[in-house]
Amino acid sequence: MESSVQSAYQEELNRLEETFKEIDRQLAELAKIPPYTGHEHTEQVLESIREGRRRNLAVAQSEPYFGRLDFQESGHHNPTPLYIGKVGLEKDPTLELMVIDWRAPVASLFYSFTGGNEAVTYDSPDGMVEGLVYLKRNLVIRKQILQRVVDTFDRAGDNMAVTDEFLLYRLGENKDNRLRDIVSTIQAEQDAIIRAVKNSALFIQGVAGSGKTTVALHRLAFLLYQYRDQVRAERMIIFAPNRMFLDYISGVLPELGVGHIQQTTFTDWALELLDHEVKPADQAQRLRYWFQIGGQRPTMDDSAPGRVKGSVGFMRWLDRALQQYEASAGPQADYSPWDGTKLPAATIRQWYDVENKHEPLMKRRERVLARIKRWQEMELDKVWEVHLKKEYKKKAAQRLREYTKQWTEYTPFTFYKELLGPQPPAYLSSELLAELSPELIRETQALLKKKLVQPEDLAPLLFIRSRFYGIHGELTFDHTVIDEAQDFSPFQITLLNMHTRNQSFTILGDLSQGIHAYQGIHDWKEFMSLFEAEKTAYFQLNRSYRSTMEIIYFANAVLMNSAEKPSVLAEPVFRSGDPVKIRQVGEAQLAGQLQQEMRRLQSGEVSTVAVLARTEERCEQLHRSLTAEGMQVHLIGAGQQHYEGGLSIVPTFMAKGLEFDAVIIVDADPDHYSAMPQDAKLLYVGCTRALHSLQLWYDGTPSPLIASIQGDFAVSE
Ligand SMILES: Nc1ncnc2c1ncn2[C@@H]1O[C@H](COP(=O)(O)OP(=O)(O)OP(=O)(O)O)[C@@H](O)[C@H]1O
Repeated sequence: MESSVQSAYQEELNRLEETFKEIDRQLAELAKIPPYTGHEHTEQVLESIREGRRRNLAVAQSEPYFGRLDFQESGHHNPTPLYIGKVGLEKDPTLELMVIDWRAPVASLFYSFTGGNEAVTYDSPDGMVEGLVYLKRNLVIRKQILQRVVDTFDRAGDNMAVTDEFLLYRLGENKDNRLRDIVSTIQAEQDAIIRAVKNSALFIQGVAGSGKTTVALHRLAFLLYQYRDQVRAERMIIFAPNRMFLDYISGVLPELGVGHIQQTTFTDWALELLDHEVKPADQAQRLRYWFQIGGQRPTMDDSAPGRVKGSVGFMRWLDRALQQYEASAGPQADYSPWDGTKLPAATIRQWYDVENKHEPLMKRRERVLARIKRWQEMELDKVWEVHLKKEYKKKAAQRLREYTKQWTEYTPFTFYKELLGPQPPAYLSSELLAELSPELIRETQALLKKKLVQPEDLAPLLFIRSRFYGIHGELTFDHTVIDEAQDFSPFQITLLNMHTRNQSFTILGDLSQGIHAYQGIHDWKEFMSLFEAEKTAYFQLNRSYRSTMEIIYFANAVLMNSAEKPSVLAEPVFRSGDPVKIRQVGEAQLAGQLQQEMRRLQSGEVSTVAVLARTEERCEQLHRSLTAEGMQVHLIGAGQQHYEGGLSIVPTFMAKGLEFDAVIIVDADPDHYSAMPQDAKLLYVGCTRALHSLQLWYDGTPSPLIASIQGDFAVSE
């Protein structure tokens, strides 16, 4: 056995040496050609191909591949070793494939194969290919050194796929301040999502830590490879919940050799499209309102403004209001540029209602007014007397100005403001107006007066924008990714669908983490019903890779202790760590104990530690106490742009999407975390941020969500 391991290692060393020689040879060849900087098109194309090769070879130079699969295609006599890497490598000049790009069809076998003697298949451009797998091997190469050779399947051996030792080794590593690529350990259920066809709306419901974000980013890299003739990186977009989260995930795509993909938040994207005519209302205040504690807290039901304005019902309401505006838009009277000459109102309406019917509303206005102007010029041409012509011209210019004024040129904001204003516009029927609650209208008015909007006003404004100006090609996407989609509204999704070609979406989230229930959805059906059913696919990821078994069991128990039981619970991978610690710590000792514990954790192997508190004020207070003691701790607030790693204090609602080696949740008492579903979801989000170590501290009595948790995975101190 020992000798077979040694011979495998030696075999891989030889192969690696051969690969490095080829890479060096190709780099040396490329170095002989000076970079082309001229204007000749063909030369420029050749130079960009060489540039791409140089980049790929540079990636391959330190870690050329991470896996090997010996595959015997049906009809062939011997298995062929296929080496899988982040980028492909062809031997020059024979074009023999030395390394296969992980996104290539045959590489899918490396991910989908989980053991067994049966024939396997993969989908190639020429149809299904069938064959047998003889060997599946993971290889760790770091900085050109072969560090590990782990066989996860050997047909000649005991035929059993061993537990994924390699995956556990990767999961056990500590994290810095960035999310990383997972090309070497993509799991079969994740691979199916990554390689799903482009033109469908893919929904991924995944438990915390199941790799949703990571998988979506790998999917983008796959789509760019597989559909290179149909999609462009600049035309792909990722919507994430906030700037800090975007910063946190920003390393993955470059690691996968992908650049130029747009990455934004819905708010930033919308404000840009609205030419920054409006500003977002204070978001910290909004979060403070929804995440407050105590008896005064608001209920997050369907009457919340975010749920109302985010609904398809509100979109239809707006649509009807726009139709009423359309029917009455434009002056209804004849136009007379000077006495004795007139353009009948019926002709103007004919231009508006029939000839320009398919133009967006403001474009139609522009077109009709331009046509009136042209008509007027033609009428003027008919006047021969010079002084009369001069007089008419002056008069006509003035009358056209007056006529134009009667036809208001709206922006999306001025239209919305008038529509929901204190004096409703004349075109709006009283029946339609009565469908909205007066309170909702009042609240909106108060903000619009100051040119401020809430996030739920943005989709309506963009909807109006699309009716006014249309959606031009440069504003459409080849593919759209929406992360933390459970916090989006059906209206937002419909709007993004209007901007996305061929319904090509990756929409991911977790209903158990739906802490923004005052705006988000309660069931994926709310979104799925918005798409063509035959071009929609639903995936569920139940395995959680981030946290230890103990943390996952504990977090599941938190959800189970809430008034609303989850339909799915996370399944951990078999990675065991310390039990979750529940500790009583009095307020007077809190800062001192935190300081001591954070120092203890940092002196070990841990590199990122977070203290999670329920509100921003509490975080600020703890931050003051800890910095007064000379500790270097980052305070993360609602407007945070970057995630620095190290020690952080974070409001739990801001920690969504992030992960830390160790997490301490403070104030785990009934006031801060009651048994209400939204508190359980919040605490669940907090618990599932931890990779290796989790503690919950309380003063007085523990929260009902954790009080009864017992078992091997939790200890009370
Ligand atoms: N196949 C895998 N191999 C190695 N690590 C993985 C794998 N899948 C996921 N992970 C790791 O699990 C962690 C969670 O991944 P990610 O943040 O993408 O999950 P998520 O489902 O978006 O989580 P959440 O909803 O809790 O924010 C990351 O550290 C990621 O690297």
